[in-house]
Amino acid sequence: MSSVAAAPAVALVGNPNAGKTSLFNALTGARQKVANYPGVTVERKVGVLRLPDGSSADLIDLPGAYSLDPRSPDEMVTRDVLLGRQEGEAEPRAVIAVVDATNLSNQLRFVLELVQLGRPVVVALNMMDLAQRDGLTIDRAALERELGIPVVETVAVRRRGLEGLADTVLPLLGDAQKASLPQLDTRALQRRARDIANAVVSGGNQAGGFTRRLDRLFLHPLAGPLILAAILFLMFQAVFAWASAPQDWIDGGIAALQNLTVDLMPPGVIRDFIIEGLLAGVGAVIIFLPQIVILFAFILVLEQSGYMVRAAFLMDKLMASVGLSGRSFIPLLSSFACAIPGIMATRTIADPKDRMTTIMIAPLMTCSARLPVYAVIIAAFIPSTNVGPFGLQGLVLFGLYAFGIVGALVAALALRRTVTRGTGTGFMMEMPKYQVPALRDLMIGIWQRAYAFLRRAGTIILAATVVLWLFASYPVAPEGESQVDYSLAGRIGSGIETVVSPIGFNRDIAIALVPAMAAREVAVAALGTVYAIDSEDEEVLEGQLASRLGASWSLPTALAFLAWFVFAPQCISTFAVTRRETNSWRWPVFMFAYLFAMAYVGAGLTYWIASALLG
Ligand SMILES: Nc1nc2c(ncn2[C@@H]2O[C@H](COP(=O)(O)OP(=O)(O)OP(=O)(O)O)[C@@H](O)[C@H]2O)c(=O)[nH]1
Ligand SMILES: [Mg+2]
Repeated sequence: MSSVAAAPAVALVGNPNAGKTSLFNALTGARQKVANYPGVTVERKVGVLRLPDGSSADLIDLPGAYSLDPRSPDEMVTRDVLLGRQEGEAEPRAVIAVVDATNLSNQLRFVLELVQLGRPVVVALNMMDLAQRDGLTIDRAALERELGIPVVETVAVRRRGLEGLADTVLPLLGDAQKASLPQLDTRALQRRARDIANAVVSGGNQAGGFTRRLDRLFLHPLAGPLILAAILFLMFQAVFAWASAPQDWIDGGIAALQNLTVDLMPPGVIRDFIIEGLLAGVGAVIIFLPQIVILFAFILVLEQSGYMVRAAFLMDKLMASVGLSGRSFIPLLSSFACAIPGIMATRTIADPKDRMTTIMIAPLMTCSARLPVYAVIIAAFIPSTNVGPFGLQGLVLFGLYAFGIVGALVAALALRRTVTRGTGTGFMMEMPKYQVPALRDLMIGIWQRAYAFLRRAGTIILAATVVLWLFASYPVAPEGESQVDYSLAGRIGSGIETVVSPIGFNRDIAIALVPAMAAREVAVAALGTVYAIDSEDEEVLEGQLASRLGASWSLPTALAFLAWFVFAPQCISTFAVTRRETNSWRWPVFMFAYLFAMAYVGAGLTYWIASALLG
């Protein structure tokens, strides 16, 4: 046993969006996700808080909550940690109550509740910069007196007040003394909170003036939806228009590496693998890095500016019409990055059936792993022309995202009438204040996304491609026969083809579908590898995948392939996280079954209709 006592724990607690995680990151050097909407943090995270005497404490970042009486699974975590019910974890020795200074009258109630717990509490009066912007004056000394606990002014995003906070926390840790506050019921607490806020806050006729003015435009019944549509439109146009130059550089770089490999290495298995597996396979995925970066830059700006919740509000009517609550919007929106954080974000949804419905449809939101698949098919089959002022490729991409959303709405409607019967509750979400996104946060966010994409390419996508390359390269075909036809992968693919040929899929798609269960992007890598193995000459593979596809697939097949990827649950990780979050096998199995059924029917319909129309 260690003789060193465990570090004391300090918990960051407060209403959603008050800036807890921003403080956590600033105090510990962590890079947890921060965004301008309630419900970003859904799990507890621990970091090291250095104290002025050289000792340290475990700082715990918690999901936002409105009280100790949890309404949703994420708020339960907050209560359990605070009350020491978290398994294997001691009660926090002290609490930092994070308060949005511009919203004292609503947020002080929870602070009083925390004080009543009897644990030492210090208030971090955060967002003081915004309080100033709104013309509010807060009498800090009076607030300390009224609450009977220390109050420190902070601006988490500018790292202001951090030292003061650490200085104030330190003496509390040795302190077994309990704060003395008469136990009040909820009503009385609420009244007391209001009274205190009224006593210490002055000025602020301008309160929220900036935000209110912008909302008059962004939430306007007519202008609001138009602006939202325009923003999304611009986003998809940008994904193609801005990415094409950097994509060409990457493409050229990969082709140069292939040529270099041919020049420098003797023919053999290793050279084949580098050219066909690594460069033609994984390289075909990495080309899409610029598009991923542009997409996320847009999403991050929307999240950080506070616009996201407005979008949720605008979509609420539509959501309600299929039985979803506005609460589902943010988890669904997060699923545009990846279904996994999206499904985890459903922990903010109080109603279990609401939550289950949202989990079930989250994989229909177009995650970023589909982007390479969509983009390679679009590049191969959709001409880069303009329709009026809009690029056709961007329009098609927009359409694919829209298809996923429509599919999700239809699925929600069906689920709400059957397995998760019920109706959604109305829109209940606090509107955050508008902010100019902090450049640093933006850069960190983009970097994290780019890194995650490249890491996937270097691990799971690489691994799946290696296996596929082996299967497609052996046994070695005799002279004059097609290597892929003769290989194990080719034979397995032919078997699968019988199942998927009715929906227009060819043998090469059949080969790609199985490894793509590991990650959707593998479909692109697999096609790149298969065509590279089958190609006659080894030189200059630049732009090859798109042109190979364009030459060997019919347009109906390509469209069916796109439709398949709109719906198909090609992702083992989604299965695993659904299993964990629903704590059952039934739900993930159900999810995969209904999504595969939708994919099969969707691809089939697309193929038949396209074939009929195109003669
Ligand atoms: N202007 C200003 N913005 C801040 C400050 N602290 C945090 N923010 C912003 O407020 C938003 C919410 O910050 P988070 O740290 O994610 O808030 P949280 O309390 O962890 O939110 P949940 O995890 O959803 O409960 C982000 O957009 C931050 O950039 C501050 O002191 N001043
Ligand atoms: Mg947080």
